[in-house]
Amino acid sequence: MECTHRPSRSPTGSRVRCRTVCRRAPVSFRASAPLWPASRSSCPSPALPVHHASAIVREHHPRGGSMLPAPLESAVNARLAALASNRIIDRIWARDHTVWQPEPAECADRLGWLTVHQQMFARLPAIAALRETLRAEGAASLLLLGMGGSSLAPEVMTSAFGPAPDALRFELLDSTDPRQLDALLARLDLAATVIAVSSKSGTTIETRSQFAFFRERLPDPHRYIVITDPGTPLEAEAHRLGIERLFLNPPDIGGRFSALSYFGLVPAILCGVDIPGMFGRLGPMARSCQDPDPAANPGAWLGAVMAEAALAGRDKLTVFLPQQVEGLGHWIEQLVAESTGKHGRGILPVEGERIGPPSVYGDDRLFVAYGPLDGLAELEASGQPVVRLPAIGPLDLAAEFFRWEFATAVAGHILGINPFDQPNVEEAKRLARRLLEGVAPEPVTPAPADVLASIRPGDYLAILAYLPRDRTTADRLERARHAFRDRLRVATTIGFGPRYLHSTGQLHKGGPNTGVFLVVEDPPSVDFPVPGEPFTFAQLEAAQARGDVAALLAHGRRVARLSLAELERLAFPA
Ligand SMILES: O=P(O)(O)OC[C@H]1O[C@](O)(CO)[C@@H](O)[C@@H]1O
Repeated sequence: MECTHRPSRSPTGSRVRCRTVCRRAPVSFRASAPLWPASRSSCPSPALPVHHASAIVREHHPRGGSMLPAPLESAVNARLAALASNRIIDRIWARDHTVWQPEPAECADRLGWLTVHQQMFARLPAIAALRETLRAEGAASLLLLGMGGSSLAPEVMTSAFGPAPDALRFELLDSTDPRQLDALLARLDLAATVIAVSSKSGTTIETRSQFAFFRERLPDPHRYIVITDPGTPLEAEAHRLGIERLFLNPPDIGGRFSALSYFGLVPAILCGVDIPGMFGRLGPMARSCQDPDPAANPGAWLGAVMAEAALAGRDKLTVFLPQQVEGLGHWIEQLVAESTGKHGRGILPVEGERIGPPSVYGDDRLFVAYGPLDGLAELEASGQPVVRLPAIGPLDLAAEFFRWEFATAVAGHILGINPFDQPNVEEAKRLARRLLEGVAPEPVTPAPADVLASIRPGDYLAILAYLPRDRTTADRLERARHAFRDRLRVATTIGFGPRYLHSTGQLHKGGPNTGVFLVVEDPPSVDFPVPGEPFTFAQLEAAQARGDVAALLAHGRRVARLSLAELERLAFPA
């Protein structure tokens, strides 16, 4: 039934024709009706903003500024002119896949992120109402099970906002490490926990294993929320198990571009994140990213700088963030690495490195810094390219998600790749499955010291840790990483396995062959069976580590395996 309510305006500036109906109709939290696409048929989404240059509201979000070496500056300017003359901004908004590739597959049907926040706006009250219902039912915590794009945005938002008094406390499991599972079980009060199972494909092995694990301990379907795409095996399973709290996401959005869809918003709202407040800042950013003038468009401009820097050999995009929102670095990391790292090209995002003196950096870096930070002026003075963006806080996160999504789309165009596929992610998964089945040989790797000795300027060192992601382990890895950076003068990254497989893993295998990989493993002393499978979590984690090692070797990458203690001995030689 078409709604006849008077049009209203959302903070994102779009027309919202039937907010009242949307609030009332499909969102009873006991309703088994999915919120998508059932609600779409009864409540059409606001019309997409058809972009006409003359109609642009010139309410610009600040674009940011930069100190770039002269050759890079002129390459960026030439690129901005080319983007304008080829009408790239208009064509992105018109969802023209030829911006990236001639064929539409995995591209034309991946552009829903441009406007999904407008569709979501009408559904925010229903999700907030669910929070009240859950609280009234006695829930105190939300445990999110999901990998990569199905969990990073909620993690960023909840860590930036912190726990809210009338909301659920956020817990995340994006690991198969049995030590991490054990620690989680020890601190969770399952009797007061609601579990959100989040997977676009509904087939991701980590999420499915975790779901099976918790179902044995918490069988009541009423304690689960499922977020997935329509028609996935996870949707079917939710129906079979009687899980009624089902959010079916618009399917035209890839995992890493899904922050402003149900995948990001449902867990965030349940945990008290101020989404309406964030949407108030998202609107100006999304509108500014419609500006057909790329030099004034904050997303297009950033994308042009990132891509031109990469083409000039400065492909280590090093992001410095204010402490309160530093989790955003992990989200940017997945977005940029998985989107650009393919066909031998790509941009390596470097998050979490502390600012060092100019002497520890090579000439392969582009720095992006939010707000004034100690040490930036020295970097600029030393001739390093620095993009300065305004200081941000938690309420800016939605706007920043959009800025980076648009920038990544533009960078993909410039680099000549499709930023919406991930052609190499499947390889490690396939090899892990074969190892679990016992039909693949153990990969043979060189000595860690030999691999380290191969590092040259322009390379990067990736520490890939199949260890529990806890503060103590993270601190030890951070210390080692900075020691390597300062001694070898190369960009460094840390990824916890298997989490990084859904983030930088694509770039490691599909990007330039400049990575040196240290895979860190310490056998866990605790383990749990994966229900319904012939393997345990420890066996799954070990197979994922070896599967990725085998995939890296198959791509001719330099990779070694070692323990955490060995890593520290290499980082701090006597
Ligand atoms: O949401 P899903 O389908 O479980 O996938 C999780 C993640 O795995 C990937 O598909 C591939 O690593 C990511 O792009 C995605 O965010």
